Amino acid sequence: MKRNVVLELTGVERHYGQGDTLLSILKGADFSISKGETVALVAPSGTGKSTLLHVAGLLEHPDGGEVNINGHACDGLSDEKRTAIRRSEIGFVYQFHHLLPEFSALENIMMPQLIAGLSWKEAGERAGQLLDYMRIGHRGSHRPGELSGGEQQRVAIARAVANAPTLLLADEPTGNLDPETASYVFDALEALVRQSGLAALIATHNHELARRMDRRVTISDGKIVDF
Ligand SMILES: Nc1ncnc2c1ncn2[C@@H]1O[C@H](COP(=O)(O)OP(=O)(O)OP(=O)(O)O)[C@@H](O)[C@H]1O
Repeated sequence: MKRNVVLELTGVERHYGQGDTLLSILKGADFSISKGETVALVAPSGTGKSTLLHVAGLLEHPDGGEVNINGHACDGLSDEKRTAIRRSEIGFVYQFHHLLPEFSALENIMMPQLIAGLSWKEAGERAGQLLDYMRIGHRGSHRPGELSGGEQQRVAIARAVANAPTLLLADEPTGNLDPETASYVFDALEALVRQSGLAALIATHNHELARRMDRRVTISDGKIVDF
């Protein structure tokens, strides 16, 4: 494995259905991303962006090939070990924020850290720093329903990195926002990623945002290719 490689996919296959209805989405996909590298995943709807992110994020098993995260070959591992790697190494951001509506912004960001065993004080301090970094420190006590779409998404991004993961996987993180807010939220996401040295794989339909990443890849006939 190359030095500093955070995520490496080798010959990954993913199929849905069977027989006449078999749909091959990933057909021997190879991909790797190193520490500090940002990669945009730009591909037409239905080509397998979410599938790729789910397999890379250990949410789904590949039907063939290997997924390696920070030197761990993940496919033969128990579900418990996969969950442990997912919690410690991977942060997810989705198109919709999926924040817990009954908890404040601060508490939402604290949650993964509390699950990881940090004290209330430690989790609160880190969550507060992240809120400040995302320029919403004054909104910490507000519930998601009291925040704008852009603020909600900034909380979701802060939550994704709360446990200091090494890999950020984002599926259309600004897809639900108007262009101006999307640009603002993307600025915050990019600054956070670059400041923390994360490897980030970000699926987006927005070519302007994609151009700001170090590399751009697409999915073509079930394989991952740079463009
Ligand atoms: N669990 C499943 N069972 C059957 N087919 C599925 C399943 N999940 C995804 N698919 C199919 O696999 C293909 C790829 O889906 P995926 O969600 O990865 O695409 P995508 O590129 O992320 O699309 P979009 O940009 O519209 O979100 C689609 O044709 C989808 O219908």
